Amino acid sequence: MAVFSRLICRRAASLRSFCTKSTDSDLHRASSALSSALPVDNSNGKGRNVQWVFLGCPGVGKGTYAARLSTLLGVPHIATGDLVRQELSSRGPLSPQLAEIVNQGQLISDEIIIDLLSKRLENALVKGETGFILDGFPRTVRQAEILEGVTDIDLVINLKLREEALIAKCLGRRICSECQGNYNVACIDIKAEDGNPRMYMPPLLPPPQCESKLITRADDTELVVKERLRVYNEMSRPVEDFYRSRGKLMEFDLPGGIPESWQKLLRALNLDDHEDTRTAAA
Ligand SMILES: Nc1ncnc2c1ncn2[C@@H]1O[C@H](COP(=O)(O)OP(=O)(O)O)[C@@H](O)[C@H]1O
Repeated sequence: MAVFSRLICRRAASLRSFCTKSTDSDLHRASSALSSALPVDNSNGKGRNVQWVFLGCPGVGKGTYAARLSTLLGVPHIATGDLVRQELSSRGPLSPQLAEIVNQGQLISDEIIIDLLSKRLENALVKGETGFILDGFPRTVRQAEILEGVTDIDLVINLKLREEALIAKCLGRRICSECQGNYNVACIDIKAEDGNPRMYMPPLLPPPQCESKLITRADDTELVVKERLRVYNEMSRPVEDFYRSRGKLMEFDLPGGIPESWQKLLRALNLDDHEDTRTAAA
């Protein structure tokens, strides 16, 4: 009940600011809420589940690899973009303003995103989940500072892909409106050039039962994707430096499609996916 009333107070407060600017007191309140939504960690990172962050441009595949790692490691995959889309589809009082910001490719305020994240982490606490893989957060240096102030992030994986592939991947993205499965109809084949090897990424097609139910995200148009890339370079690139200077950043160049990239990522992380190896061998 106490958690619930705290949440209601926070939601009411979050109505105050929609744009990327928050006041210091709003942020202070949001960061306290984030802190109380996280488990107390006296173990200095030892003996608890992973607390990882995925960084990378729109379309790079953060969601795909974060979801796979989350299944492998048994920790929740928390994508702030998904939290924003859930808020939009709830058609609550925040929805119209949030839709406008998201559909223009801009970032929503640090305060609102931290509110949504705190709510999700509180759910995780209630469900007894430990650890997390964050995808899409932090996206500003301010968010990174707040997160660093309330918990210890073990590793930040910075996924990288050539820009022409990023745009094609965003434009090819499709979601099944029924099962929420993520697919991609783009077939990316970039010739070897300037010392870069050929890059081939086959489409990830939906099963027949999803084919007629595919939808495209409203912010996956060419104009908005280009704006999101610009916003990433301006607001989120500095987050890479933030973690690089703290020795937490692992750069990861995606070599191509999911099978080869996944195996390379597992090797880089010193992990083994027995399930995947069995499936590939079958
Ligand atoms: N950490 C964040 N800070 C501010 N806005 C966010 C954040 N995470 C998500 N959003 C909003 O949600 C939108 C969709 O996020 P996401 O699905 O992560 O997109 P992308 O495919 O660009 O990585 C973003 O363009 C932004 O408007």
